[in-house]
Amino acid sequence: MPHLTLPTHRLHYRIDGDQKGKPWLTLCNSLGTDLQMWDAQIADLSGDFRILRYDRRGHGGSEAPLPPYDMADLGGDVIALLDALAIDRTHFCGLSIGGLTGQWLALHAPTRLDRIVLCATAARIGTADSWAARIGDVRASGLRPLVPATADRWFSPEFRAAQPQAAEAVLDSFARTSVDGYAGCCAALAQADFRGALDRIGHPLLAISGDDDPVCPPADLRALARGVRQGRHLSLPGRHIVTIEAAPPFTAALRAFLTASRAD
Ligand SMILES: O=C(O)CCC(=O)CC(=O)O
Repeated sequence: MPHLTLPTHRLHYRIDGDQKGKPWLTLCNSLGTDLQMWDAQIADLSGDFRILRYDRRGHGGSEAPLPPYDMADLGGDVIALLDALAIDRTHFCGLSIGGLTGQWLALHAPTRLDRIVLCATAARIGTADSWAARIGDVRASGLRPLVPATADRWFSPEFRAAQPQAAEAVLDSFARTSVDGYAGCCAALAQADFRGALDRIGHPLLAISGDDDPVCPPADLRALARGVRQGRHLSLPGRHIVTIEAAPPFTAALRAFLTASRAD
């Protein structure tokens, strides 16, 4: 289990498809998940890309420094990983808070990113009050009581009936997330708002929604695609964790968008 040791915490990361000469692709998970949420994509993409995945601070195998965090902290962790691994430039794909991390990087470290795929995210997710309430809930009772409502936001009943193990694996990682890590990231979400800055993002960008995502509905992803300079939008069947619920079409769309860059 490779880790990067930073002054305040250690970050767990993993590289797949480590073939020299292939372009890098960095995958950035959502709130309350770990890097295994991308397992369905790895087998299909590791022949074409060197794939960097990592656990956000306080998630999975990464330590939780003292909360609260902000988007500069979360984006800074990605830059620290890229620097440590001598990755000058990478494609980037992030879901939800991972998509906000991608927007922060596009604005603050634009030369480090190539093509960007933002899934189930928005330029602004929730409100300061809704994140304060979420922090209050997890501080009071931990994450486990939030599992049923989270399951309902993340996956359709049809998917959970058809692939219960896939849904349970992700929800288990949610229940295991540290309270400090989760609450710290909720604080970052409470502040993150890129609505006034999207027109400064010039990278080719694909925004992918889940048709029935109650957290970041298709209109949010359409607005992202319209707000940046070179955006397009695609919607796939599923709720918030569309990368898992619609894994085959999602992976196909990701590959098509990223490999198109080679012909540009
Ligand atoms: O999923 C994220 O990264 C942030 C939005 C969120 O918390 C989704 C949910 O409501 O569980």
